[in-house]
Amino acid sequence: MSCLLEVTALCKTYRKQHGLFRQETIKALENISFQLHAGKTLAIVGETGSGKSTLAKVLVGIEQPDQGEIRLAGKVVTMTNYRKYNHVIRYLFQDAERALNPSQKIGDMLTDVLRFSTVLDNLQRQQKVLESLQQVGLMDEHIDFYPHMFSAGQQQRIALARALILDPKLLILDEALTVLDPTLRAQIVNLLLELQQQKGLAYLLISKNLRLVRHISDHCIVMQHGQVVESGPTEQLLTQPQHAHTRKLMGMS
Ligand SMILES: Nc1ncnc2c1ncn2[C@@H]1O[C@H](COP(=O)(O)OP(=O)(O)OP(=O)(O)O)[C@@H](O)[C@H]1O
Repeated sequence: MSCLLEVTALCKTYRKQHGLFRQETIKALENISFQLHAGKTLAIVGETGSGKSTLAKVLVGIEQPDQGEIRLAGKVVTMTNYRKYNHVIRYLFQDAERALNPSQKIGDMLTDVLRFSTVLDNLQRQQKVLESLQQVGLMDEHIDFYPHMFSAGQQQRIALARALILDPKLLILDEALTVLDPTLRAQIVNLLLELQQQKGLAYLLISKNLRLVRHISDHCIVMQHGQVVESGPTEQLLTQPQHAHTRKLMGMS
């Protein structure tokens, strides 16, 4: 199976200024390495502040790593070619409502993504917008709706349509399903699994919800203080956790 994402020895340090003289150094990522294959889901778990979101931000180019290498489909990714690889990796945010512009119709929002990142003409853009709405179970007439006219579950579907419209290979789900109630979450999870089967999409799932991690991920990485403390096939890792921190996350110690 092809390796879609290969991360090697990734490091990221933040510097926080306290008053005039004191500077705090926070090692948010220390020597992180992993691989993710097409069509698979990798979960990143860890307590607050362990570095999960920093990892996601580095992968989508919001933050720049200090050291390490990211390879996508075998090619090294750098900040200078970020625009090229933002087609390949897309980010689904936690709070869909806040991530959507309240004063922009859904159709215009999706068209803007295509206008910014593709060379499609008007007609092709219109077709692509309708296709991506259908893909997530929304209807053609929704192009004229504003975000507030949708339920929380539908807003997450719109965010998903926006993430999928450039036909990415990898979707980062950063606590993206946390705010949904269990019924809506189940619907979106089923949709994500269907899309994964149809399109061979890979997911990087960042979640504190271990039941969800168990349900949808193949492989799991446990982070603590910016380091990977344990990793392995999800089922094995969650049934036989080796590291004390994993057991703590599972409420076993
Ligand atoms: N922009 C920033 N400037 C300074 N420090 C930061 C910044 N972003 C994150 N940090 C620090 O880096 C560390 C890792 O944060 P990060 O948000 O990646 O953790 P997380 O595991 O995603 O936490 P959560 O589950 O709460 O989202 C934390 O100590 C955090 O305070």
